[in-house]
Amino acid sequence: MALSLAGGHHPRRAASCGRRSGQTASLRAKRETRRDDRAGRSPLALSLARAVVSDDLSSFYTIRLMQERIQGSGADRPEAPYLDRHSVTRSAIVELRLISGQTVSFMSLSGMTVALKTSSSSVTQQQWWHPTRDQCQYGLRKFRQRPVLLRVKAISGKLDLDFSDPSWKQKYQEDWDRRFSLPHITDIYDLEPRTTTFSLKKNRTPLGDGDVSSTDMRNGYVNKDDRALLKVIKYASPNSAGAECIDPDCSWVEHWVHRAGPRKEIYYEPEEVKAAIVTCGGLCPGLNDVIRQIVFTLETYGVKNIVGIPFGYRGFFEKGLKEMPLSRDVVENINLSGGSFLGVSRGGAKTSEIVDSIQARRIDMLFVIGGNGSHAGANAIHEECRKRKLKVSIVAVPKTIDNDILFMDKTFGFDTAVEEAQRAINSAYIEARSAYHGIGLVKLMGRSSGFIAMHASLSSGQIDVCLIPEVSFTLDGEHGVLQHLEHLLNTKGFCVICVAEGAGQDLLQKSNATDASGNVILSDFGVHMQQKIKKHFKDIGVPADLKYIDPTYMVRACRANASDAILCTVLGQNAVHGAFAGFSGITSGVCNTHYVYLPIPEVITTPKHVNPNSRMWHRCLTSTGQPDFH
Ligand SMILES: Nc1ncnc2c1ncn2[C@@H]1O[C@H](COP(=O)(O)OP(=O)(O)OP(=O)(O)O)[C@@H](O)[C@H]1O
Ligand SMILES: O=P(O)(O)OC[C@H]1O[C@](O)(CO)[C@@H](O)[C@@H]1O
Ligand SMILES: [Mg+2]
Repeated sequence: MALSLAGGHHPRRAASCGRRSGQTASLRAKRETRRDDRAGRSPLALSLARAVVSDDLSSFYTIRLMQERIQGSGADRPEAPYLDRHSVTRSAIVELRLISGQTVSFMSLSGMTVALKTSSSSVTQQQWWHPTRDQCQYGLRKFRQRPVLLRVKAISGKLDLDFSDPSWKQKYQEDWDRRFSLPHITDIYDLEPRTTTFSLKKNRTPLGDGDVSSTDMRNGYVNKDDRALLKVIKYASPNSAGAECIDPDCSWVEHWVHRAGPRKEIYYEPEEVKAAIVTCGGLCPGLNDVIRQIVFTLETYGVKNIVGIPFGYRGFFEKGLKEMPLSRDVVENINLSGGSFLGVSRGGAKTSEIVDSIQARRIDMLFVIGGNGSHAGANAIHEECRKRKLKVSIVAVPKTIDNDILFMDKTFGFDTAVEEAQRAINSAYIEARSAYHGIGLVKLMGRSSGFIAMHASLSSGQIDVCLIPEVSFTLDGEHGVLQHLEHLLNTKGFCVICVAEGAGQDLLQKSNATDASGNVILSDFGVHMQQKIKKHFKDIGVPADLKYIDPTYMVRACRANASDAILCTVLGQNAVHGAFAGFSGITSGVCNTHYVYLPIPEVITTPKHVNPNSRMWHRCLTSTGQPDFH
């Protein structure tokens, strides 16, 4: 159901925008400076813009453009009222075809400018043009015409690096910094920050008046320029285990990302904020811990209006689903049980309806706790809010027992899932060991990534064969898994196998069915394996006592363990700090042991997979002693 729009900004938000009028003089001064900047714009930016032009069109966006006619040039020039460096998300360059047939390419550069390249029948020579952010946002009103809808083709933002160019590293670094810069509400609003209301002072013995630096230390503020290093290994050769090299020499290139935590300056008035929390996708241990910490932290800032959206994105538009008021009292004990206090759901996400609902409910901050799909949804909501120029921060917290989110050391719930999974493995082991020719078979979750299976195999130490989606294998034949099981029964008398649900899909019939969110419904490899093992040993006339255990839902419905509870606490708190710092379209994670913020598009380009050349997979093979099944 589409909720009616309140029309533009709601009164409270309008009031905060109204601060802009008080800043007219400073704004005008800023605009003047930008105009000067434009006149003498950097040749580096220009050449970078040209260098990354490519024909590799990959995905589509629809963007509304305003056209304007620049006096004196005689050419139709496009103008994008809400475009900024983050509107084009992952794409470095976007090509637009205007209805008139004019072709426009624009590219987001580090900094605020968007480079536009125009060509049309009336302009024979292509030109790069760097409008200021204000022009991108507001346009030259005098010339503004009716908006036109355009199909936009996004071109892959991957840099085509020439390693013989001495400045390739600098270009790579600049591109990295651009990709990992965080969208901020000041990209679309000219707002001045205020001093934060986040203070832990009340909980501590004061160290003495006037000692500002020690007060800051006690509150743990993070400087906006703090960064964490994402990668710490310098691979000497591309043949090193798990090597991720950029150039053939495996040169050292630094990958910095934004450090998470409370800032001294914030962009929202806590008293005026309405914050909402939503949990989407499948269950995961720790969901309640994250909800609880978000509520606690919001209250520490002074937010009084906090609500939970029931049953995932569905709660935004499904009739009869009412938002749930949240407070410290309400969420105090929710971490004591698994599941989601708010409920979860798959499917049904219609971005524009969700944003209609956000507007109608006057939500200023939305915290989305979910996996890859929920993050894609959160980013779409963030972009739609920008198009509508809403001052709303959308901050995600990655949730998946599969641990398949890029860059993250681990996602919350994964550790607990592994711990629970190894309990199931232990039962399978005891059953198998206690039976004559016992075979234990355990199926674990992991749609496209085998992290749970690999880690549970490693932690239990009881697995003889671990099968994951990332590593292909054969079941039949001389080098197949079944032959190896025969060998294990002959030599040690029993065996235990662990399979990830996404393993061996190439050996099964594809169903083409999808769930409500569009995720492919996998064929059941656990059951297939069970049948194959039974048939094999029956056919060869060897007795085998197979016990099949499928603990998949037990593993994810439980309460978070100690390690995950701490991770949830930090991620939940950092999500709130990120929103108050004015970021939107970001996610909160732990990378290389440090807590960081990352722009959502970067973490969802693909699911993270087990690298078969990684040391961890090699350790798993060493532990199980399994051969290659080829
Ligand atoms: N590309 C997308 N754009 C917008 N919304 C999406 C997209 N993909 C999924 N969603 C929405 O996000 C929500 C959660 O997606 P999904 O069911 O895939 O779970 P998830 O967040 O990936 O978690 P899990 O790890 O449990 O699969 C659903 O409501 C779905 O409709
Ligand atoms: O049965 P559901 O709720 O669709 O969830 C199953 C999926 O959820 C996951 O646990 C991810 O959250 C996958 O491993 C699994 O395929
Ligand atoms: Mg998903």
